[in-house]
Amino acid sequence: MSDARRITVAASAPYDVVIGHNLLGELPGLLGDSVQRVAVIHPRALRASGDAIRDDLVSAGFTAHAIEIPDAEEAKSAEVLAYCWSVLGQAGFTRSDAIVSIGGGTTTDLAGFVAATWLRGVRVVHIPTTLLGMVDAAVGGKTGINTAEGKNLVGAFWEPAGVLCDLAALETLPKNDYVSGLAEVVKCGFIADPVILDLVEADPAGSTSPEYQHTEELIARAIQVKADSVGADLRERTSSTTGKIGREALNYGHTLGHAIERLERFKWRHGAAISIGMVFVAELARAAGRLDDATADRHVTVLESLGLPVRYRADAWPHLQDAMKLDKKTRADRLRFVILDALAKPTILEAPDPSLLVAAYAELTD
Ligand SMILES: NC(=O)c1ccc[n+]([C@@H]2O[C@H](COP(=O)([O-])OP(=O)(O)OC[C@H]3O[C@@H](n4cnc5c(N)ncnc54)[C@H](O)[C@@H]3O)[C@@H](O)[C@H]2O)c1
Ligand SMILES: O=C(O)C(=O)C[C@@H](O)[C@H](O)[C@H](O)COP(=O)(O)O
Ligand SMILES: [Zn+2]
Repeated sequence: MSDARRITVAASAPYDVVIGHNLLGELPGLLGDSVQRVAVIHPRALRASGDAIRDDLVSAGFTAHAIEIPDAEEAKSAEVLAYCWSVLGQAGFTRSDAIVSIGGGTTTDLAGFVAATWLRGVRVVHIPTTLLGMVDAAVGGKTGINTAEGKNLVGAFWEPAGVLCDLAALETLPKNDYVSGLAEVVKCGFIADPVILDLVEADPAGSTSPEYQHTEELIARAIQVKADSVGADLRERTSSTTGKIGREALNYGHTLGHAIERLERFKWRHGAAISIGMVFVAELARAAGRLDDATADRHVTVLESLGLPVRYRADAWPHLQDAMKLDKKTRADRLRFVILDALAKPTILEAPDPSLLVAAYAELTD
């Protein structure tokens, strides 16, 4: 066993998120003795890594196949899903076989959904290679694809058997993608762990590099926020049943963020869209008299200091309103937003007056 940090997710079958270096030795153990065939799903950009893992698994006695999928959001489509199903079918995958994903959040979302749906569910292990994948997408069991109508509209909850976060992967990640992941890290700071904000604000420029002295701590803190939220409310049911916010807190900034992703035809990085989404809900909470000025202003300051976008086009508002109607938090015609009552005090604002939405959006436009 390597010298690495471990954060346990209290799922129905608890699993560890391992953070460290040279973690691949743990993969055969996570797959288990009953697995014979393994499909290694990887994006085009990580062909060499996908092939290397396949070869390691073959050396360890498994029958292993590499399945290459497109980079970024193009992977999260019904066509790519069907392609993966056909590869599994042709290779004779049974219920005792397994999927390994290696890639960013788009890969873990797609591969997780392949695992959830093949024969109604086979084992999956995620090896996230982006910051966003490590701190968010690979953890917690949300899997799925996009449709023309919106982001993540089709999916399933399907927990992994384990998550291996090898920090060396971050060294090859383009800056833009690293910064996109920081948006989810900052989100965890606002909703639950303000120390994250302090660490980022101590050196915003430094924070945009994996070499930053606090990178591992930022990753571990963000994963802990995710693990705690997921463990308390695995299937995102708490607020609809008790009125208290649970896992939905992790959707902070995502109502408008996902609408922007749809408007941009899924060409934007997820973190860039939710950065704007977080500024929007901060303005909404301020306009509703719920959030103090300093905390609302802090959103723009910290996100802008990382190079994330905080403004959007004024003429997009009617289209964004339409897209938000299909947000998964919406109930009937009632939009529901995650907002803050104070730093680290997330709550739900249900069916806000339209004038508040317009006022909040006006703060984002030129
Ligand atoms: N399931 C969840 O809980 C959850 C949480 C957050 C986000 N998401 C989803 O995650 C997705 C975004 O994930 P992402 O930001 O990781 O983007 P991504 O998966 O598109 O990866 C970004 C780009 O980097 C490439 N890449 C990946 N790892 C690399 C590496 N180590 N070196 C060089 N290139 C590499 C990829 O091929 C891709 O082109 C969105 O679809 C979002 O909806 C899901
Ligand atoms: O894990 C969750 O729960 C989240 O909401 C995490 C988000 O960062 C993530 O983008 C998630 O995929 C959004 O889920 P959705 O249910 O709004 O599609
Ligand atoms: Zn997200």
